Amino acid sequence: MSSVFGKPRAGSGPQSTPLEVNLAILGRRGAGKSALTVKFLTKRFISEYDPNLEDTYSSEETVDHQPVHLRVMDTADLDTPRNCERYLNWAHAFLVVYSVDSRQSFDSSGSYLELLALHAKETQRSVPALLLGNKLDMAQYRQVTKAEGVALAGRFGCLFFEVSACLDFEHVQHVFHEAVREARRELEKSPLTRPLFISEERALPHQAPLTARHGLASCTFNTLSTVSLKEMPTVAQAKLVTVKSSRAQSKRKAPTLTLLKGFKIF
Ligand SMILES: Nc1nc2c(ncn2[C@@H]2O[C@H](COP(=O)(O)OP(=O)(O)OP(=O)(O)O)[C@@H](O)[C@H]2O)c(=O)[nH]1
Repeated sequence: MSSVFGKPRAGSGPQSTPLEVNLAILGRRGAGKSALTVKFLTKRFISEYDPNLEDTYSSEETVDHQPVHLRVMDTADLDTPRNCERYLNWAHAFLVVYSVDSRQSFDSSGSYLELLALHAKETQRSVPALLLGNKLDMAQYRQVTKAEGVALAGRFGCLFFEVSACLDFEHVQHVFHEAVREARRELEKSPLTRPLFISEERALPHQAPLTARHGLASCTFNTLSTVSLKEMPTVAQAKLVTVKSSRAQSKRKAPTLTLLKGFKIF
């Protein structure tokens, strides 16, 4: 089994194998998931993206002096969560993003948090989530107060941040690194750390009313005990390309982006 999709290790120290962390970014269309992802990976704010493109990026990070091989899935659901298994059983942590100038996106973030809570209950596998109120630079057009964000995060026991993809990089990086810390805490606790890919689709008997209530009708997931589990595909099966970001973009060490499953040129 390729080490890229191998069992994450919780070892520490500069010589240890990098900890492997999968992070999925969820949220309504337009909340700023791609902008935050690209800001974190390249330190740049880019205003236009293909909204239908879903990519997984890979980045070597150092968090608290520990090397981390971080994979970020920038999801592209439409208005509500769809085909969620691709990230529910893959991620070690979630960033749930809404835009402070959009009440609709805030409501959707509540649906995503409900979905994650439901999945955690059904699989008895707790995966940390962080709630992000994005577009803080648009605070004059706020439709969602900070107190509402704090309250929603409190309801689900997750960390909360207000950020902006077009303001300082350090704040965005801090949020992503907090997600890594949360994932690491959970990985150190849990003996079952390997991300699993579930091959069989079978809705739970009591699931329909719950998901329907939260507008998640198209989202099904399974308990670990009743389905066949497969390891995630190896990197050899995924389309892989490495892109070096432009030297002109920054005088600092330019990050190397590894793009899986799709190409995006910055
Ligand atoms: N002012 C401001 N605009 C932002 C910010 N983040 C994203 N945007 C803009 O909001 C729009 C949507 O951003 P995206 O990153 O494409 O949003 P998304 O959540 O990935 O949306 P989908 O790709 O459709 O799922 C784009 O025009 C971005 O430039 C931000 O922090 N501030």
